[in-house]
Amino acid sequence: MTLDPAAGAEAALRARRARAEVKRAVHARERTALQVAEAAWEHPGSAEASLRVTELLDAIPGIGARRAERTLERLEISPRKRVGGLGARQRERLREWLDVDPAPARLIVLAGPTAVGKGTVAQHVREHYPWIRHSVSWTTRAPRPGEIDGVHYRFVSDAEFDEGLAEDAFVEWATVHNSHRYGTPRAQVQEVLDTGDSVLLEIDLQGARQIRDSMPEALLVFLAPPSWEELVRRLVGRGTEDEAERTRRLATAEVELASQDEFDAIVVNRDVAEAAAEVVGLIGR
Ligand SMILES: Nc1ncnc2c1ncn2[C@@H]1O[C@H](COP(=O)(O)OP(=O)(O)OP(=O)(O)O)[C@@H](O)[C@H]1O
Ligand SMILES: Nc1nc2c(ncn2[C@@H]2O[C@H](COP(=O)(O)O)[C@@H](O)[C@H]2O)c(=O)[nH]1
Repeated sequence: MTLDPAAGAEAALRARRARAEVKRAVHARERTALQVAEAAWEHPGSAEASLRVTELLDAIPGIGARRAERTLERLEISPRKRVGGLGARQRERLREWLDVDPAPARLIVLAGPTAVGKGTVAQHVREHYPWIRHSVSWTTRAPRPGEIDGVHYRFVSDAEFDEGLAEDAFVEWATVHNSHRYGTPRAQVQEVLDTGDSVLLEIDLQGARQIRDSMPEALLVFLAPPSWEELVRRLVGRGTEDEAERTRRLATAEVELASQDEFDAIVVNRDVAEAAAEVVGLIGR
């Protein structure tokens, strides 16, 4: 067999150009990364198959190199692997991830009346959609039994909260239910968005409005109860507030329920897993 170096170089150039075209099409949203991966697995000799997985993920708009790197780690796929060279289990994991997750990083606001289940749904998202990050708010209220400082909230004194305000440390903050102050730390949210990950904020209506004004690209989701009676049942059933506090919270809830139209989407929390899947499904659509 005679080797023709010129022909070899030309073939390599053609292959490089074909790969660049695939990446361009993904970046321009003309093709989804999932379509490219499926084509790679169907046509082993194609440009799609010879693309490295890192190149495929990097081409997804808004994904960011660090998120791509972390995703491959989580999927247990070496960044050097070519898409066509993945094993069956790796293909399955990548297919599943590409099917739900290649959306660009977004700030997602989950708001809604007291006891509708924001915390419960957010916790479900934490456990089942680990690529979505969460911010830890500051609050001046006291911890409930079982709540851990730095995990559920950063529990601070009034003086510490005032210091945060003086330093412009919050992307939004509010006095909620006319009692305690709560705020979302700006640095934490920015840090997550810079890495290319989406971040979910579970905040009240006043905070959601501030985010809408300062970050119009955020996705505002209103979590609604199936009925008023069910909301009251959940609040009473949770058993963490006394009668006076429940009355205060239900008064705020009436105002919050009237604000639903200000949101990009309304998700009714009948079932926690379904509501969480619906929230996650809204990202990037
Ligand atoms: N889909 C659901 N069906 C039945 N109960 C639910 C559902 N979602 C949440 N709950 C229950 O409702 C109660 C209130 O939920 P949760 O504390 O998550 O509400 P919240 O919106 O975060 O409240 P708050 O704003 O007052 O902090 C909890 O006891 C929780 O277990
Ligand atoms: N505006 C903000 N609201 C927040 C923040 N963190 C939590 N919250 C909301 O406060 C109420 C009460 O919470 P609870 O834990 O005391 O029951 C609830 O509606 C939360 O969503 C925040 O950083 N900013």
